[in-house]
Amino acid sequence: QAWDLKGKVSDMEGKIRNYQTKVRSVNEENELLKGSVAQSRNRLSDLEREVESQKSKIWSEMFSLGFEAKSLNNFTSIQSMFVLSSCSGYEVELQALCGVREDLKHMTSEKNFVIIFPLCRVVFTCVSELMFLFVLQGNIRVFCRVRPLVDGGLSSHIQLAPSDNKSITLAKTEESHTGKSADTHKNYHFSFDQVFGPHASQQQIFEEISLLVQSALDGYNVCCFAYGQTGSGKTYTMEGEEFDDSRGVIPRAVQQIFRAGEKLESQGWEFNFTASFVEIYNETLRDLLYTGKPSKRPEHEIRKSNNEVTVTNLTYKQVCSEGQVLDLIALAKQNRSTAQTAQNDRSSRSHSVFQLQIEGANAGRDVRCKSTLCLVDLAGSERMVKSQSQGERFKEMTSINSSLSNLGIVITSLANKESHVPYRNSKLTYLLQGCLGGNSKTLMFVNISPEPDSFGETLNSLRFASKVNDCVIGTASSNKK
Ligand SMILES: Nc1ncnc2c1ncn2[C@@H]1O[C@H](COP(=O)(O)OP(=O)(O)OP(=O)(O)O)[C@@H](O)[C@H]1O
Repeated sequence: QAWDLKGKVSDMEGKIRNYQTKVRSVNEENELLKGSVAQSRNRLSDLEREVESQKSKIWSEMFSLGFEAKSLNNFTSIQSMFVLSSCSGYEVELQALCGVREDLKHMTSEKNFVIIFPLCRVVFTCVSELMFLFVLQGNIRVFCRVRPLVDGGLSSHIQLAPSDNKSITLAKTEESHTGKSADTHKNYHFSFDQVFGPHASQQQIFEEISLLVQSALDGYNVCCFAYGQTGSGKTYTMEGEEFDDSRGVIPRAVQQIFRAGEKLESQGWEFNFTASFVEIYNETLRDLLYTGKPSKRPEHEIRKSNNEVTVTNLTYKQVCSEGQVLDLIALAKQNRSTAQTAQNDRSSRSHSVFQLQIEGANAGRDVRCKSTLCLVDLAGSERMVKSQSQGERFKEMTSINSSLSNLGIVITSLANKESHVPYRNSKLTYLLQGCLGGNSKTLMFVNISPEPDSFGETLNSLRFASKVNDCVIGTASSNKK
């Protein structure tokens, strides 16, 4: 019996030793695991830090885009906002952080607001702060465009900063008359939403405004006008030339509207477009789409009823394709040049106003929108030269000067939220009333000539544009119901 007991004890001891060995190895494993858990924790916090730093990079990118796009605020609407940006380096993080939506159809739905940066790569939903940033801004933008010298390039008195595309400096050197003192140098600095140098192409210009044009289909009244002295490139900017590359804002805008309209039709939208083209010369309206006998040309008056501005006896042409509108533009050009032969160089001294009224309806969603896209080539802004201003010329210059200065007054009154805005003081502002108010989007091109002898006019144009640029009119709102 004692022998049996001894055997059992030694078995037990063996088992205990086995267990002890197992416990030791489990403990060792445990230690190893603890080590790797600690390592994983460290790795995790490294990753968290990395994520945080990526996040703040993205936020700062977003905010810099926000500030960068400050001038795009014109195109804001609230609800949700999507941004297409060129910040390609952050694609993955943005996807993770914000959820990239590849279905760009969302972007055109009425609930969404889209900002498209030139090299579209990424879409991300935006945060309220940024929307707030946008909403705070006004809705008037100013682009400056410098025409090239006849033999290309730029003269030295116009300086464009290579590092930014928003500022322009006019440099003036005044020679000492006596020769005793040193020449004096004076620089005039201006900044705008964009400054385009002499090499900017028509395509580059249009890329910057295509969103503005697009928003006309979204129910916003949109007005884009070119201001500047005669020969500074207003007509080139607005109408351009016939060849594809040199086509200006008007034909490109028409093309965009019809192409985008067609796409929206596949989403249940139906659009009606009505075009008109008017010239304002010496405070008198002339229908540029008139095809009747010259002797029977009717007179026109601007009327306003139910918040809508219309012109009596004006041709309002229903159009349903880009080609039809281009034909009308050609007709308007012909009508303008016919008047020009009778009165030399008249087009420089008249404003031309192209308007495309857009009415859209989406029966499925029970939404309607109504807006006007208004594209204006203003008369030359040069000041009156007293010795040359007699008779008809004096009358022309007076009416141009007063209508252009009234345009400035209207914009300033809107910015100052004055109770009375003197739209009716000139035909131009009266006609543009619907497109210049606080709930529309306005873009002004200030075109400047690079020749040294245009220095005075260039300075005047930039000063005018600068005043306009300082105006914060309000936040645009869509006429969508
Ligand atoms: N960015 C440009 N690049 C090349 N040529 C240009 C540019 N801008 C203007 N031009 C040319 O300069 C000339 C004057 O331009 P444009 O007729 O557009 O001036 P404008 O301001 O409309 O003058 P006006 O008041 O007489 O109508 C034209 O021959 C036009 O082709």
